[in-house]
Amino acid sequence: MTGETIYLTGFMGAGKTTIGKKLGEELSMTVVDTDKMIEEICQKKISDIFKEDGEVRFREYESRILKSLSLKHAIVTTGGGIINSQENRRFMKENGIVIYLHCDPKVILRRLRDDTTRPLLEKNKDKTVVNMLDARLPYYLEADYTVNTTMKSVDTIITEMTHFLNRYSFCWAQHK
Ligand SMILES: Nc1ncnc2c1ncn2[C@@H]1O[C@H](COP(=O)(O)OP(=O)(O)OP(=O)(O)O)[C@@H](O)[C@H]1O
Ligand SMILES: O=C(O)C1=C[C@@H](O)[C@@H](O)[C@H](O)C1
Ligand SMILES: [Mg+2]
Repeated sequence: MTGETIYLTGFMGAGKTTIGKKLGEELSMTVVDTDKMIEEICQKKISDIFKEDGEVRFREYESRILKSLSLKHAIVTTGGGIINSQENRRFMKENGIVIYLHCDPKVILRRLRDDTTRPLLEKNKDKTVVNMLDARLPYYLEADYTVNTTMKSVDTIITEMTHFLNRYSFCWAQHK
């Protein structure tokens, strides 16, 4: 690998945290999860941050944490809404490689059916997932690479990603 930071983006339930952890093991890279960092720093769960501080404040914490990470050879698994900020999108592109994990809304809903930890999915889960993904899709697609995770096992996704990263680092080395 190039020593660059890999940013994983995607909708809630696309598997950023799950895939990031496995990819980190596979490539011996440090993995940092922005949601987990926010929870650690604030000493409270994301759902409580949304309730007590509000979403606007949460987005401020998220952007601040993203920009405070000065990592080399690391994977950053991001919160699903990090791409709503143009500044965050530009920061990730300038500081590493952005990989978007796409997932069909039906599969997202299946994965998160019983989940109660995502405050934005507390009401009208079905409609919210479809509408929110639709609105965010152009931002997600600004990524350097897209992996469709729909109906794929974690191992298959990791294989696809490592193939891409190997090709990418070969091209990168040639242009150095
Ligand atoms: N490829 C997959 N196949 C089946 N289940 C998966 C897959 N990837 C993730 N999951 C499951 O989906 C759920 C959500 O995954 P995960 O927490 O990694 O999503 P996320 O993208 O990090 O979401 P968020 O943006 O809310 O942090 C978990 O229960 C996880 O085990
Ligand atoms: O998609 C989103 O806006 C979110 C995704 C999660 O990762 C958390 O960052 C939070 O629940 C908000
Ligand atoms: Mg996550």
